[in-house]
Amino acid sequence: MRQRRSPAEEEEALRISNAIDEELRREREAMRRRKAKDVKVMLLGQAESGKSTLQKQFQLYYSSSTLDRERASWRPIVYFNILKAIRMILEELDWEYGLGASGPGDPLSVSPGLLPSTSGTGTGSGGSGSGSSTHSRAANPAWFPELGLLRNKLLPLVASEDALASELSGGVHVAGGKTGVYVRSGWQALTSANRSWPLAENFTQAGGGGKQAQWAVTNIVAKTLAASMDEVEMLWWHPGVQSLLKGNKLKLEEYAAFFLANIRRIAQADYMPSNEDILHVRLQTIGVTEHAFDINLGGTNYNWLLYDVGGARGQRHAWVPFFDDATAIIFLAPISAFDQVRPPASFLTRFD
Ligand SMILES: Nc1nc2c(ncn2[C@@H]2O[C@H](COP(=O)(O)OP(=O)(O)OP(=O)(O)O)[C@@H](O)[C@H]2O)c(=O)[nH]1
Ligand SMILES: [Mg+2]
Repeated sequence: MRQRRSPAEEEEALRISNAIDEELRREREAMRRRKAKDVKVMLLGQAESGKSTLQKQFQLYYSSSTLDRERASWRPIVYFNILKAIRMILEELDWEYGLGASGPGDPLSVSPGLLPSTSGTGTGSGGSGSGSSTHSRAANPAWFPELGLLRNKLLPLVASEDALASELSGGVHVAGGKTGVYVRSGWQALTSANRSWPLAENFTQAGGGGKQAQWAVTNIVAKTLAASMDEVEMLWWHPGVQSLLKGNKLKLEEYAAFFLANIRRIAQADYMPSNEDILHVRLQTIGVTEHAFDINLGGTNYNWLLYDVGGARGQRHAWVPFFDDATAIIFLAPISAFDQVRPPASFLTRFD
């Protein structure tokens, strides 16, 4: 007759059995992968043509569990996109109407030196400079003081943009972050489908001591956003802002309208990005990133290796080595660009 095992022996036997099962599963997986064919697909196209967005759609369709693991990591990037959109709106208002009192310490980049003096700037003190441009600023409309108040209330939020970029870049200060150049060292390596996601860990362990401290700026931005969501909403739907958008004077990136219209949901304390949020996020790709998916087509298994490249001109040299053994290329052309007009004069003058 067999002797009964003690609870400790039972536990040990279960551990060994589970380890064997796991080893068998890994071997089966490796064998399946060896049998599967490699398909190397390159995503090419200009910057902001939607390469990374298409990659995320592949991930959502074929490997949604990995997107779930990453979900929390996208939260600070959504905040970062929102801060940039608000800053661009305020800068354009400053430029058009001399709304703010730009000067030392003001986080907005339209400094008095760049603003030409024009008549009708009223209370806006930003118009006292002697810039060489021919920009003539619009006269103060009736809602001028109202937008001025909103601007003042939103400045602390906008002022966090560079600090947030720096925190997301792993402590590396990103010079020129305000022009949209954004680098998160190691971000690309972390996005491969079979790696865990340290950022997500930080957020899922809310209140978990030391790790939370690393995300101090993100947490402050989340709180500031929650406290100023009314102002963000008022700014976005304000007739002064909407008329600049309609007149093509204010050109925002694709994500801005979506995130700003959803600010109430995003500003909640327990906010977790939805699939749609993740698809709307704009994060410039640096270098080339590889994403692996297992795809079954007509009963055959394929290992799809998707190469998402940086589309900006300075990034294109990195594409070359990947052409040699590429199975296919998906080239993206943004149809949203078909009716794009020249950048507004304010943009050209400021950044030329
Ligand atoms: N309306 C609309 N927006 C899109 C579509 N595809 C992408 N976008 C948006 O356009 C932007 C495209 O950004 P990315 O996908 O990061 O562009 P990218 O080609 O990877 O750019 P780089 O990494 O700089 O080369 C994102 O904000 C997306 O939300 C689309 O089909 N429709
Ligand atoms: Mg990209």
